[in-house]
Amino acid sequence: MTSLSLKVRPMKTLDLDTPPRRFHVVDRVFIWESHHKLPKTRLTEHYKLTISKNFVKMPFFLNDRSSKVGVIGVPIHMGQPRPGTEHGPEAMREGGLISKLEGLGLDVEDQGDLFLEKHDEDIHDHPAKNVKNVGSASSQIADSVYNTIKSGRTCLALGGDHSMAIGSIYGHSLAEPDHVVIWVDAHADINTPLTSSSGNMHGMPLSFLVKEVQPYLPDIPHFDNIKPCLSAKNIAYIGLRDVDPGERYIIEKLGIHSFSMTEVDKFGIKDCVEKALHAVDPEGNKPIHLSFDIDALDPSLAPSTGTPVPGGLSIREGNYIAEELAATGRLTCVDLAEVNPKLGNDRDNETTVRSAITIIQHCFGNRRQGVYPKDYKFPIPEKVVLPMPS
Ligand SMILES: NC(=[NH2+])NCCC[C@H](N)C(=O)O
Repeated sequence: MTSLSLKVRPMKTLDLDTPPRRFHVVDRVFIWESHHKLPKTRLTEHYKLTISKNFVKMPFFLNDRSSKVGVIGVPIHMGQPRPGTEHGPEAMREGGLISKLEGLGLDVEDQGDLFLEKHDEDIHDHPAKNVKNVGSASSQIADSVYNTIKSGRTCLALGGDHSMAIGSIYGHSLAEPDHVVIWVDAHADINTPLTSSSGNMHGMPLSFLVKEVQPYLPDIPHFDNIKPCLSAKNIAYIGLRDVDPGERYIIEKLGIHSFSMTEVDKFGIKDCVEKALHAVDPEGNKPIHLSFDIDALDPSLAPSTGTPVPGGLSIREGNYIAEELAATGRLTCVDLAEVNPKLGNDRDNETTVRSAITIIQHCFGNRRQGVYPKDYKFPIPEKVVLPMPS
C-alpha cells in the first residue's frame, strides 16, 4: 500500500495513509515526483491541509455517511392551501437530481415517495388546519427519516410543504438526539396555532418541536407520536425576511439565533454561516439538520413556490451555505421544501427546480472549485518515461 505524502502548512510533511480527521482538506493535487533513490518516477497525491477549529472534513474523502445518501420523497401539501407541493419530489427527480448526485460519486438509494395516509374527514374546529392529515404524515415521515439515518446514510427529504420538517426533524432526533438545526427560509415557521393568522401548518413546524414553546401550544390532536426534541439554543435561522409578530416575539424571548437578510446584507454570508454554526454548536461536533425552504432564495431564482418574498438569497449565497455545511462532514439530514411545480409557467418551474438541485448538489459535496469522486482514476499514459538513475 502506498502511503500518501501530506504537506501540512507551514513546512511540515507527514507520511500517512489518510488525512487526519481534524484537518480541513483545502485542495488535493497530483504531483509527479522523481526520487533519486527510487528507480522510477511516481505519482503522488498531495493534500494541502489547514487545521480547522470547526472539525471540518471533506465528505468525499473522509466521511462514509456523507457519501451514502438515502432519498425520500415527501409529497405533502396539507400544510398549506395551494395544491402542487405534492409534486415537488417528482419535479426534482425529473430535473435529473438522482443522476446528478450519482455523478458526484455518491452511493444513492432512492426510496421513492412516501405513501402518505389520507384522511378525508379532518378536524375543522382547530386553529391549525388539517391536523389529522399533517399529524399522521408527520409520524410516517419521522419513521422513514429515522430508518434512513440508522442505516448509515445521510437523509435527503424532498418536499412537499415545510410541515414536512415536523416529521423529518423529529425522526432525525430519534436517530441522533443531539442534533442541531440550521433553518434557511424567508419565514420563521414557528407560529403556534394561536399566533398564526393563516392556520397553515407549514408556518408552524418549529413550534411543535421546540421544548420551550410547548407551554404555549393548545392541545393538538393526532400529534401524540411527535415529541418536542429541540432546545431553542440549537436552532439558527438564515435568510428571514417575513416574520409574523408572534414569531418575532418567540425568537426574541427564547433567544433563537437569527441571521435575517438584514444580517446577510450587513455581515455577508460567510460571517452569517460561521456564526450560525458556532451559535448552535460551539464545540462543532453535533449532527446537523439543514431545513432549506426554496423560498429562502430570491423569487427570481425560485418563482414556483407558494409564499415567495422579494429580496432573498442569491444562488451564490445558497450554494455557499450548502458547501459550508457539507464541509463540516456532520450534515446528517437535509430537507428541501416548498417546490411547487403547479405554480408559474414552465420556465418558472425549470428555474425553481434547477435552483433546488444546485443547492442539493452542494449539500452533498459539490464544490464550485471542482471535485472528483473518491474512486476517480486519474488517467496516466501506459508508458511512463523514467528518469535515468543517477
Ligand atoms: N414554509 C412556509 N412557506 N411558510 C410560510 C408561512 C407564512 C406565514 N408566516 C404563516 O404562518 O402562514
